[in-house]
Amino acid sequence: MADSATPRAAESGSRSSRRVLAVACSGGRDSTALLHATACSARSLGLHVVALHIHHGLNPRADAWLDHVSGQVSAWVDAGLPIELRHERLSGAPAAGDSIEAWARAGRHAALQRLTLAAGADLLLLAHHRRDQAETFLLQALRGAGSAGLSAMPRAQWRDGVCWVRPWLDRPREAVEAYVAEHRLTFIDDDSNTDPRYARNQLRLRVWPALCAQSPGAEAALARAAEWAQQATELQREIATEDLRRWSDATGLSQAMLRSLSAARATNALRAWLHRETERAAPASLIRRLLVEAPEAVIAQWPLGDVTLHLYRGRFAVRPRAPEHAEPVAAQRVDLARPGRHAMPDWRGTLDVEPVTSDGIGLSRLSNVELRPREGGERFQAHGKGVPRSLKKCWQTAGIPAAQREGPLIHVDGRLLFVPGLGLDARLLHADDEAQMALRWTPDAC
Ligand SMILES: Nc1ncnc2c1ncn2[C@@H]1O[C@H](COP(=O)(O)OP(=O)(O)OP(=O)(O)O)[C@@H](O)[C@H]1O
Repeated sequence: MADSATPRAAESGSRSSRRVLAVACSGGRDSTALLHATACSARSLGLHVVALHIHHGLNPRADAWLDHVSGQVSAWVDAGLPIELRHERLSGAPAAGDSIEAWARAGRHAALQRLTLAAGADLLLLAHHRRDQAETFLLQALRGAGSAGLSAMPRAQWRDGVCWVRPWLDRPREAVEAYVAEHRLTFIDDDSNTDPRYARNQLRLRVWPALCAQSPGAEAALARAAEWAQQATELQREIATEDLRRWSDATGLSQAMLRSLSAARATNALRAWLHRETERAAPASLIRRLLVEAPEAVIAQWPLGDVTLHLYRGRFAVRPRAPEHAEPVAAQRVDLARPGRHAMPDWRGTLDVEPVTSDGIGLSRLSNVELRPREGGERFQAHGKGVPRSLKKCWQTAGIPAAQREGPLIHVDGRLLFVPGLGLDARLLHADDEAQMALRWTPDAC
């Protein structure tokens, strides 16, 4: 995504021994102030500051912004501040229908992370202040967010070797404005900050003035509410970790958890487990469904994006979803009278024909077998002394979950001979001297 990341101003001191601090600077008012304040402190602390600027390639004035930041950094170098500038120009563009803001944010974050590490720093400062925090809280609340969303922005967060820090998160916006005025700093006025197509701008332009007029302490109060949400989120995480240690293992999550914990606590654990299994947040609608449908269900499954949540024998497990485009496979006749592996791509698996000394089927009977999908109503007899039972019952008795009941049902002379996972029907087992075969079905890996 980068076209360059070169220092644009010189700095003094040995590169290898110095301690480096990165500051993300858009050139706007807040990050200009933070960069200046950081560089001034760095001088007395013996630190070196690397200003990072990301050129999104979206605004026609973006080249001018980079030039502005570059000129400012050069002037500060001349004034003796220990600072240099590195920048990266994002390439590519958001895909049709994607949010421009989300694309720019993701590209900027990745670039800031890369540049920080390349500069030899592990601390990256961002200039968000208390008003930004209050706005974020409000926007999340208007989206109906839960405590994680209402937590807004963390003060410090490690991500892949870089600690992203917002040192001014408690600072009122007016304090930042006062700093800029005091030091006569010049900054870029990004015209997209007044574009009413963006929700945050609408909030800034229309809602915020009215809110402050009505409640002058709104900024502080909302930022405080975000802090409470952060604490609540942390508590939820701790409880989920404890509950999942007790109720889940490598085979899945226990259904009994849903009956044992309070609804709120079960929801919390279920969400955390689904997030761990799928690496994304589960939809609230699914969680609501599970709380109603899952506690007493015996065998069930729920679609979840490109995977499926299965419940079988009291445990939940997440499995890859069978491809939706998979057409039902038509019945077909084949010759299996040859020991070895028979690949069956239409059925997404392989059938092994293996010689056995007892309980097999005569080889010659396999020369003209029919592979059929399940039609319903089939009956199967697992043992010589048993009785034929419905396939569904046989699968349940054998502990084979619905998702694993795949592969062809093999018929010979119109009678069911073999069921994947269950084996050969005892009624058709061989009794003469002819070579006997067992069959084994192995599904392809997903
Ligand atoms: N293009 C960019 N390059 C480097 N850092 C950026 C860039 N855009 C944003 N940041 C960082 O993220 C913070 C928050 O971004 P936001 O979009 O709210 O800021 P801004 O309005 O562009 O500028 P500022 O916060 O400087 O007034 C900035 O303060 C800055 O630290």
